[in-house]
Amino acid sequence: MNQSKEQRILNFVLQNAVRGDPCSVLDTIDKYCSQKEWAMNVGNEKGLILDKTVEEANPSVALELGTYCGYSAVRIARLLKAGAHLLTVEFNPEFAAIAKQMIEFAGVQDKVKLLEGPSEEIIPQLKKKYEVDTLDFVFLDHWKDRYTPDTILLQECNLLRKGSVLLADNVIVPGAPEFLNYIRNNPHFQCTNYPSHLEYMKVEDAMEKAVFLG
Ligand SMILES: Nc1ncnc2c1ncn2CCCCCNC(=O)c1cc(-c2ccc(F)cc2)cc(O)c1O
Ligand SMILES: [Mg+2]
Repeated sequence: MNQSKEQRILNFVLQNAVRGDPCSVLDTIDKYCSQKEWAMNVGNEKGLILDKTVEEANPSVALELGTYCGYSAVRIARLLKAGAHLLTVEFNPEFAAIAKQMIEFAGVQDKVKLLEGPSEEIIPQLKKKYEVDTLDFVFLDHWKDRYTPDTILLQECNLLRKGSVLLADNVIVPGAPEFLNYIRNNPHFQCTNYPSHLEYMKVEDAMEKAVFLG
């Protein structure tokens, strides 16, 4: 049975990156996906915006929606302080299996908890089942039409606190127009747009940061 693209990306990392070195894993994925096969990792240009936002938030508890191959989970986890952790949610079991191996190879498995399932099922379980009080940082990178309902669900589940930082990928391509309309017209959020480019392409994209005001 021929391999999936995601399996080929993982194999390239296992054969070319340095075990236990998150930066080497990120660089190797970016090399493969810019030179061999495009894939929907956040990439290095938007990745720098993600880095700065995570560093500024300095989260104790972070949530990622849409793990894919684990590129942004490794990217976020490498910046977390001692004792902090990332919960990352992946819907697709094949992607989750790849991401688990990617996260372990990078050596950040002690900071990352990979949860398999649809975001709308996992989010309501975060407090009781996963012992979350509130989330300091949320990276939205899953189905673009889930950004708004899941942001509403996070509020309904009392998972946001004054100062919680949301960062959304792909608000231009593939686009999340309904989310932008919702979040920019919501008085409980302070929004900032970060123009960039689609990963590995010369296509315009952007990220949107939204700080919850309580
Ligand atoms: N826990 C959960 N709950 C719900 N859905 C869940 C989930 N976990 C995963 N998914 C399912 C998300 C599937 C991947 C989402 N990301 C995307 O769809 C995505 C697409 C592009 C793209 C751009 C230009 C193109 F020409 C083609 C594709 C770029 C990106 O950076 C993207 O993040
Ligand atoms: Mg994305």
